[in-house]
Amino acid sequence: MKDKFILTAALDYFSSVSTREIVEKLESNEERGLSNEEAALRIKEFGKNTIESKKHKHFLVELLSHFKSPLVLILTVAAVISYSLGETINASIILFIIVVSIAIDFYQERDARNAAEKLKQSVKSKAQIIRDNVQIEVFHEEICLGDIIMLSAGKIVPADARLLFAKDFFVNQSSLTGESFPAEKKSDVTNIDKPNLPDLSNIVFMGSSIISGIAKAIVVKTGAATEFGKIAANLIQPETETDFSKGIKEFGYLIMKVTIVLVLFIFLINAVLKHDLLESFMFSLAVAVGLTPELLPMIMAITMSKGSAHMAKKGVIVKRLSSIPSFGSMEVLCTDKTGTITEDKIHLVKYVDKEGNNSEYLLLLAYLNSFYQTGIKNPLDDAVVSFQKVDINNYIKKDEIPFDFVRKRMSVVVTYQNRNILICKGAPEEIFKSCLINDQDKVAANKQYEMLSNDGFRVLAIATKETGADEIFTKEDECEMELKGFIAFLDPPKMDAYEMIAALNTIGVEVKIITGDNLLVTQKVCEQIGLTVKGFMQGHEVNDITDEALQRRVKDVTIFTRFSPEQKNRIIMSLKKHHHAVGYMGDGINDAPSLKTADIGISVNSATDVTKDAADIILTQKDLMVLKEGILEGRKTFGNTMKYILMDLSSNFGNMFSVAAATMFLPFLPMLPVQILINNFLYDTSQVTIPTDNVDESYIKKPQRWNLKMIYSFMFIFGLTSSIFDLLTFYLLYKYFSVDEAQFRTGWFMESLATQILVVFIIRTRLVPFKQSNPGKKLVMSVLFCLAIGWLLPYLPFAPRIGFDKLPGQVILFIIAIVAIYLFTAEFVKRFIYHRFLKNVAS
Ligand SMILES: Nc1ncnc2c1ncn2[C@@H]1O[C@H](COP(=O)(O)OP(=O)(O)OP(=O)(O)O)[C@@H](O)[C@H]1O
Ligand SMILES: [Mg+2]
Repeated sequence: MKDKFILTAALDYFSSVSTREIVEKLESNEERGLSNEEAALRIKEFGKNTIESKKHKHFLVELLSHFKSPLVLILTVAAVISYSLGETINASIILFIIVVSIAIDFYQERDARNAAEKLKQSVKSKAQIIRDNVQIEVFHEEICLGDIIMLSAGKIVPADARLLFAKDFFVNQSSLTGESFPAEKKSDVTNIDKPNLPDLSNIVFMGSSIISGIAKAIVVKTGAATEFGKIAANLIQPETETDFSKGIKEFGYLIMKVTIVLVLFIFLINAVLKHDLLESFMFSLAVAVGLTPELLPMIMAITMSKGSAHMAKKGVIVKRLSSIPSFGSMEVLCTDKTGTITEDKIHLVKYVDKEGNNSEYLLLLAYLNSFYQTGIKNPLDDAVVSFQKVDINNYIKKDEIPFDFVRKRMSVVVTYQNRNILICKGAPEEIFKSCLINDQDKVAANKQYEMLSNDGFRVLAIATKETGADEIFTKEDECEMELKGFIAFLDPPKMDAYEMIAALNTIGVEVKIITGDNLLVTQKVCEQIGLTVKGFMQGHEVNDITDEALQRRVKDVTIFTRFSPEQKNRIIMSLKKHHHAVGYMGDGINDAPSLKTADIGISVNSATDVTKDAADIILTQKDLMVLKEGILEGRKTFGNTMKYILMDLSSNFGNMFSVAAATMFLPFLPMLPVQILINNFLYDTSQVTIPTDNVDESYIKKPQRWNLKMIYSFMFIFGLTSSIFDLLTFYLLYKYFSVDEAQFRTGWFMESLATQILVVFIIRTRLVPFKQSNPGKKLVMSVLFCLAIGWLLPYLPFAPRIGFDKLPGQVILFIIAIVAIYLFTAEFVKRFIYHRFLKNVAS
């Protein structure tokens, strides 16, 4: 751009000069837009229109970042020490372990992430822009300075832009300015000294949502230079911590504490008793590596990405991977009514005057209101407009006052024979409030309304008022109106809603409805879909009730009616106090806050951008049954991650515990550091396939949740059992078979590897292994493969150089026997734990 000033100019400047000047300086064209070449050049020069500073990391940078993990650092230290001591073989083995671990980690995680990214793309918001004289749709990030954008209701503003033209254009810019009501925007030049953001009435800001109207604008700031970009760090809320992520964190701390204590203990004992500091140090390092659940991040990444791929096939797109386990733990699902539980097509069936007589005039009023309104596409107005064509030639639109969820009504002002008429339609309760109406008429009107609602109709009231010749109308003009009558809609439940409610019931998810509609209609719908109503609550009741009282109340309420977006949000927050994971499903702009607050926000692909943006999960198909599949998939993810954690705690942990005990009694190290590392490496590799494992049918029948009690009991009871067997092995090898050091280590290596790896078949299920529950093929293969390598290792030519020695046949038989007895014992210990401690836990 020739004029460099324009790149750094403040928004005040763009607000205060003519649109012609701006278009000129930005070298754009109001009609034709930028050329595609020019746009490409600008994106190259100024970067993409995104506020994420994270650029796509280079392959190498990403690879190197894996070296930062403490575990790899420990291993590297161990390799260097080994090398400097002249133990080249040991050093090469450790190096090999480092390289292979990083390679596995890197590829698996990269794969998982790429797959997830691709899916996300398919539900990302797009904007309408003009380039080379054609209107096209592009992702927000592809927008550049000088682009001409077309804005309409329901869209998100993609960048800071100056309006060139606007009609009845209202935006919600509360995240930037804090104003809770929609702000009207016009293209006129402003002339305010030192304006604040809300004063810039001809500028729209990135991230605002458009409530009504249409506009054309030119982009003046993109990416980090936008107002949104400047405060993005504060606006992007930290990811709400889910039950699962909290659990994982707790688990991490637990492991860390145990590791520190155990490793220090081992180091001190060794240093004091055996006086070889360096060897003790290496040994402690190896134990630390053995204890670390190094695969956990990878296992989680793979299980979740596999889960999201499965869900995508069924039409469920996961935007935020970490919401998958929450999906599996979801105990309550709150949903709005229209479009989710009911068909997204509503039909107009009645138009009656106050007395309940059919009235063509009422249809005309309704039609004028719906036809001329430019708010977010909504089923009610669609139904009126598509009902029947009405001749409105003599009525010219003058203005409109857009809908909001507090007023629950909207108005259009038309000019007819030189008179201005305001036509307002909305929730009857709200309309009555702003009408001039005597008590007798009010009773009659309420009766009409009730009758229609009782029949299961969705009802709107219509009122009018003759107004002066004002140019601008605001919501204050909606007063002293005259009630004209009602329109009624049929809003039938979706075909599969009944089935869905039943299905969710069988898998332990409770459904609640939170709607802006009234009680009678909602009760009718519940009847039709077979939802048992425990109790109900009305929106206004929420306003003067404390959080504590609300929390007590929500448990026993199934339907919440006449709820505003803020009130919906409060219910979600209260429910979160009771339940481990609360889901919310909705498709309207009014559902966005609740979608964010809930642990799992679910929306549909046809929803507005604002709504989809707030959701974690998007259903791409109309059919509701996919929801059940998604929940089950979430539970599988939960289950497989849990398996890894339980494995790590019980067997791995038990082994390291034995090491600690053994160092006190044995005159030599029970296993050499490098042997421990190999052992741990083989164990880990065998577990890489856990994400592909089958999950028991009975396990996914109930919501899963993080259970610290179970984790602790597994850790102690299993750890102890495996240690007892280890110590028994030590004793017999040392005293009974009187093998030498090398053979002792070989024997223990084989025993500990086999017990550690094979116990996965027992821990992976609560049922009887192989009889009632079969492991996945890949898991069986990886386990057997790693076991075979481990058991063959002592017989390879270089084995003596890493301290292994062949074992006599009878010792091998003894080890096989010990392993078999251990596995049987483990099976009984498992049953004991589930029986004793976890009676109420899902199987
Ligand atoms: N386009 C409209 N014109 C007039 N009034 C409307 C319009 N849309 C909604 N209303 C009124 O506002 C109320 C709340 O809006 P809406 O029903 O969309 O809320 P909701 O919580 O999304 O409900 P639902 O569960 O049915 O989706 C409606 O019951 C209706 O009375
Ligand atoms: Mg809705």
